Amino acid sequence: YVTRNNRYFEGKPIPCLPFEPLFGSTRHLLLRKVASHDFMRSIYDRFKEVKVFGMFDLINPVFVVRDPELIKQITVKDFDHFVNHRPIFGSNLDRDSIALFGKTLFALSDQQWRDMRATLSPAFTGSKMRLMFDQIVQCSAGVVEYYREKVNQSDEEHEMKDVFSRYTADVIASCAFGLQVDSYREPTNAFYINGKRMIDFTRIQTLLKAISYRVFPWLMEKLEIDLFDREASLFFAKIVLETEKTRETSGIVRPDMIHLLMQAKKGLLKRQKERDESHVEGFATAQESEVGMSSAQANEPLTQMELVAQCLIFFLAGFDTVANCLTFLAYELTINRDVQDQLYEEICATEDALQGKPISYEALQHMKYMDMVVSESLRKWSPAPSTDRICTRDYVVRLENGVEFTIDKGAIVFLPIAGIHYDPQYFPNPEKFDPERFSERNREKIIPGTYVPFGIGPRNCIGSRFALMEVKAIVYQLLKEFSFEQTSRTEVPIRLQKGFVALNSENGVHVKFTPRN
Ligand code: HEM
Repeated sequence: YVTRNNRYFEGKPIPCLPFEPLFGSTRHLLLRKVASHDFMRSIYDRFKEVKVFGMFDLINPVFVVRDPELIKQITVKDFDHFVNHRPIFGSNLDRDSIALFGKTLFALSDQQWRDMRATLSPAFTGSKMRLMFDQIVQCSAGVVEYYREKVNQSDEEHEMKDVFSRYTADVIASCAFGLQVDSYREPTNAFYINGKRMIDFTRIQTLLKAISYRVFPWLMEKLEIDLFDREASLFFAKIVLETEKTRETSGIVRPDMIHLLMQAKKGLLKRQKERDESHVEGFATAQESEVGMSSAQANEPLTQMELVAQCLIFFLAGFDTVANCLTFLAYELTINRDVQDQLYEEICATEDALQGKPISYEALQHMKYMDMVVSESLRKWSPAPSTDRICTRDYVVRLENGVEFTIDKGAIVFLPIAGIHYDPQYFPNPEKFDPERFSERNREKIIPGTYVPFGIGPRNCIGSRFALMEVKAIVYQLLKEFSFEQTSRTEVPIRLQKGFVALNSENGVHVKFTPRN
């Protein structure tokens, strides 16, 4: 069973990374000798001349696609062959069961995914983000207030992942679950602790479950084993179900995800025509495809557990990703003082133009340099170092040089995001943090398919607008009040956490907040 795929690449006209039984080509990752970001970069650089090469993820054959044209072909044009991610999260065979991971949009497959994407897509448009923006401002203003008090107590150095994880948890509580939580003043509140627990993939049980899903997916499915921690799932399920009940009985309407999902459950959530201003979008924003734009609703209404699972997606896909994006952005702003100063200038100009009014969604969207800085940070420190697809129908690849081969049904495709983002033919001098790559003049030169922090095609990140709004709002508020300064504990260059975990720093990012006046 373990070696049955070993000869898979032998007849194919593409190179293959060395591999060994069970470990495949990922031994160093599995044994925590390398960070996933560095791993993706190193394998991408291994075969500089080819468009595709093979490797093994444990026992499974993987095609790593290096070529942007082929990436677009697979993820957009011939999407019907590659609709799903790898089946490593469980499925939604029993729509009412408490095994929630398999019910999230990320894990759903085929028609269930198409229906859910079309159902959820109207909840993530610019107009819906605008409705949630006040809650984001409230959370980010709360953070600044908290650190202002801390400065008065002469406590000025902070570990940024901790700072931003708490912010992200408070935003999720407010925007997804309709709760007010203060994870700064109550650092051990149950929402924050259970949220952390939910996404802690370094716990040995979770790691073993993740590996077992890669090696014996059929068995894990049969046993209904959920990657989410059961106790934490129940904690959040209870919140969602109780909130839903209270809102139904008291007629409460609040502009948050629970409300939108309750509407979706009744088939009432419709895509609205966007107002003109919303056309100013972050460069990194992932655009919705026809699948998401389709007005077709699912044949069956959402079940209670499916609704709960979509709220949990904020933890699965939008907690660590956003906190890490912010942590690495803060790191770059701290060590690139010129960039920080230029961004601060734009913040002051925006503040002046607002004439005392609080920051608005539109004003934030119009901050060009902010968008350049965030875009560059997502290039250099992509929170998702790679993404994948599984081939659901045999697919013949024909390259211009006459090379031809088949990606067989069941094989995995990797899109090595971190590798592409550091390829000097697309981003010269890739180690340099240079927001100018994304200036209005320069961004036109970026080749489609080479900048994909939120993925690509119909299966791209549904939450990119939410993520960008959340990131920009806190950067605006914090930098307005404090400058970020390096201390003896700021590690330069930053070291990354090793193992299967997504982008994360090994020793934290320590930064001093110095009040501006
Ligand atoms: C900086 C933060 C984030 C980054 C870098 C990021 C990145 C990604 C990437 C690379 C994918 C896979 C796309 C593909 O395979 O083509 C993805 C999928 C997804 N993301 Fe995000 N994400 C972020 C924040 C969020 C947030 C805040 C949410 C909120 C709900 C979210 C929800 C999702 C969902 C639901 C999917 C699966 C979509 C589907 O399968 O249809 N993400 N994200």
